[in-house]
Amino acid sequence: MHYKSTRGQVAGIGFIDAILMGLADDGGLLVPEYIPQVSAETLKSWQSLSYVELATEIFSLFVNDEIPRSDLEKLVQDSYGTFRHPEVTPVRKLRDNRYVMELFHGPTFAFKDVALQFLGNLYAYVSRKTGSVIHILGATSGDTGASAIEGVRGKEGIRICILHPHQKVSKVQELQMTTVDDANVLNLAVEGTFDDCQRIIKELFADVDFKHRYHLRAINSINIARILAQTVYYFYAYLQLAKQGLADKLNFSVPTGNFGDIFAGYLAQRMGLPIHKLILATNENNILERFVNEGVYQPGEFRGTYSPSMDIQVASNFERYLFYLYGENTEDAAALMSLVKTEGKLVIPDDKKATVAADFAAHAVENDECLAVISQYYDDYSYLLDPHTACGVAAADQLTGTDEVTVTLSTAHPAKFNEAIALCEIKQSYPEQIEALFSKPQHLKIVKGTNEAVQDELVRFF
Ligand SMILES: N[C@@H](CCOP(=O)(O)O)C(=O)O
Repeated sequence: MHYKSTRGQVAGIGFIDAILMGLADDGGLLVPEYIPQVSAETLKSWQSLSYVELATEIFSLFVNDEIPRSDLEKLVQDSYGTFRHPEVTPVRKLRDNRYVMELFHGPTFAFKDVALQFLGNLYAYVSRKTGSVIHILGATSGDTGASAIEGVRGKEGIRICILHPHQKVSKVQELQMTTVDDANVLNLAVEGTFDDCQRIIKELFADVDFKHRYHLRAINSINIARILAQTVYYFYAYLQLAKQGLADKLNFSVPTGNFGDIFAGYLAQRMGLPIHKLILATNENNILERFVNEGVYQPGEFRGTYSPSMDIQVASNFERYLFYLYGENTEDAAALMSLVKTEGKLVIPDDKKATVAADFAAHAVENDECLAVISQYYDDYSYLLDPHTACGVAAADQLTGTDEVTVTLSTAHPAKFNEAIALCEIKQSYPEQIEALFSKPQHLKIVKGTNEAVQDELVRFF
């Protein structure tokens, strides 16, 4: 398998180089040169596989022989051996036809661990094998940062710098990142929003001289490894429900801000996974919902919500979807993305709107609705949803037909977002790993939201 850019100037690169490149050197995003197909027979033969075995099968479609099978098996085993649940991403029933897939049993209690435990180990492996310098630069609205840090803290040959928007992540998210005292970790609290953090890192990655001089590597979902690892749990959930005869009309409802997690579902579907509906759930930062329902992609005003990890206006994976929407036409994808920069928006024609409507259904959840859903599911079904998952469940409740089964991706543990849970007058107890964070000293530096300010810190650190 080789990888190519959505903007057409980078092609024919292998898996390891794609991982190391992160953002394509032409400013686009890397995608596989073709989408591997999984037949109905293969899918059936995967039914009895464990999560680790399934992940190994799926990764091997994208890695080829660049990583020997035995090394790949060990990487996968090590990555999911850190999860607290033997099934890694168990599927639980909430009520009739409604399920959640719990993606929060990894070290930092968020779905990001599923891909970032793997990517952290992969970086360490590549660094050992090829002697590559791994200097990670990432941006977070709260979950990716902690998870990426956890994936590489203390690892030899790797340094990591994470930008988060100062005081715009939850208290637990902030503590998870900033109480880490390993010398290879730097936390920058940026005065601005997550979009500022993401813009800065994307511009620094797009400065190819700077990127190469400082060996910058990506852990955000611009890195194709993130997307590939996240496709696995769609297959896993499908197979668990298929065994029970519940997968004939199976929907996934996905809370999303950066379009990475739902893009992984889209890719799984294009690989042949029979997904009935992909439901896209946003909070009040609803650019993606407006795109699906109105065909207009236009960043709006930033809104602070109870689900801060989705407080995003500019969704970094959107370009990957545009690329497929326009039949893998690199010129169209590049031209449309540049319209967002020059005109502040892009509008798609009616035929494309129809395709988007066939690919996704979407619902934007307001702050009050999010809290109401948390309270309702706690009172009626004794299940405590985190506010991001609550957005997914709200969208599922709006958009699921009576003859359909819907799995909502439960992206984080509620203990990470007690600000919202407390407003619902629910008292939760913290897992001991989270409780322990409150007594540890924090390490972070507050910086201005400019490329120069961040660049200065990076030059000192790397
Ligand atoms: N919601 C994310 C934002 C970054 O997204 P990513 O999927 O590109 O890493 C977060 O919690 O940091």
